[in-house]
Amino acid sequence: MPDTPTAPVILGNEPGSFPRSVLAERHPAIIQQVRDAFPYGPDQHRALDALLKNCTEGAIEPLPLDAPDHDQWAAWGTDSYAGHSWYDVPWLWSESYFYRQLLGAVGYFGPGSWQGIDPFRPFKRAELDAPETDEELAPLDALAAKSPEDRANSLLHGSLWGNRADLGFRLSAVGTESAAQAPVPALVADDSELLWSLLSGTGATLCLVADNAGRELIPDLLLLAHLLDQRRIERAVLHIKPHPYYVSDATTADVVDALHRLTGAPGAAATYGRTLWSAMADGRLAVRAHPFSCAPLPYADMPADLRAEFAAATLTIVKGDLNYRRLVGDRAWDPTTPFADVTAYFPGPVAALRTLKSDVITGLDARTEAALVAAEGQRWRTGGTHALIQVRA
Ligand SMILES: O=P(O)(O)OC[C@H]1O[C@](O)(CO)[C@@H](O)[C@@H]1O
Repeated sequence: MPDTPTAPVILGNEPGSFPRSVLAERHPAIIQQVRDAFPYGPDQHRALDALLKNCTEGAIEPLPLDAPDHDQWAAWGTDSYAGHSWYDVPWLWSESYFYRQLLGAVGYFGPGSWQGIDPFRPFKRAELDAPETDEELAPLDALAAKSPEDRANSLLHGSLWGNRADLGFRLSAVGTESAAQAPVPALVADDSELLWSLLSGTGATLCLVADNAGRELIPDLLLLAHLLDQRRIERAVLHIKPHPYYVSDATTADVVDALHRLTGAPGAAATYGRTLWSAMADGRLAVRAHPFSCAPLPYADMPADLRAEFAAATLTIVKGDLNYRRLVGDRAWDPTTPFADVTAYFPGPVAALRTLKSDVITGLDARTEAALVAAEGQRWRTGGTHALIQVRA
């Protein structure tokens, strides 16, 4: 980004800031929710007590030497940050490490009988099984009568707004302002025409870097099903997380749950589900769980194999707030910094579909920013009531 002045990396230590509240309030609330959701034994309760104390008052500790990802995390930053307060290191890093430590506390990485048990699964399942999910699937029947373009646009917006509230957001009751109360513009940037133009050729491969499971993953999958069915893309690669992360982030198990939910639903939803099921079987839809998907680092630092995958794609769609922070760098950018400049390093065309749930923002025009500030002060940045579709071709 030669011509783009850089901006300070966001830390968690500014009093009264949103990042600080996530570290000081949201993380303890998440520990409590997880503790209440499982009949954990004394070892796990002790480990959760220790994590609670450490992440709010203590200093960062490296992973145990025998942890399977000890070396990985040493390279990702524990070597540099051990001994520092959680608040004084990049917020992206400390948040990510919190989830790693939470999994460690409940025995996710084993050995032992809790190995591989997703501590967020009850919340994800409850969302997937909720009647609201059926309500969101029902309009697919009426959508069948629309043109393929109208369907594509509706499903794109379904995927975008599916990101409205991740479970971490809801569990800690921050940002509960409803979208209906949002002042205009709800969509602060809309490059959807450019996005569709990138998928107008033949033989396209679309990478979709997923975010949350449940009511976000379902519309992501519906979008992929439609694009595959219409031959708007030949192949889709769905990037999910190799292990549970940020409460509701999608893993392979969540993809399987979502596909069961779709194929078992009434009406058109089941047809989408079957399209996806057979696309998985013949390789037109692949699922990838790259370790870097759970890295505490910006995508600018991605490893060569992942870079090559994105370089080979016709378009990569990056979903959600956290992925946006990683895509543009978790920095206090001037909101009018061009999106194309901060994503210039990305190895191929890239689109961000995100509802706004943290301070980072780029690519706004000055008028939009001024209108948002006039209406809401700075609340529009974190309330989850605004969204964007930004594309760099
Ligand atoms: O699920 P999403 O859209 O990535 O949102 C997660 C976001 O929630 C937070 O945990 C708090 O807003 C952010 O750190 C993160 O960016």
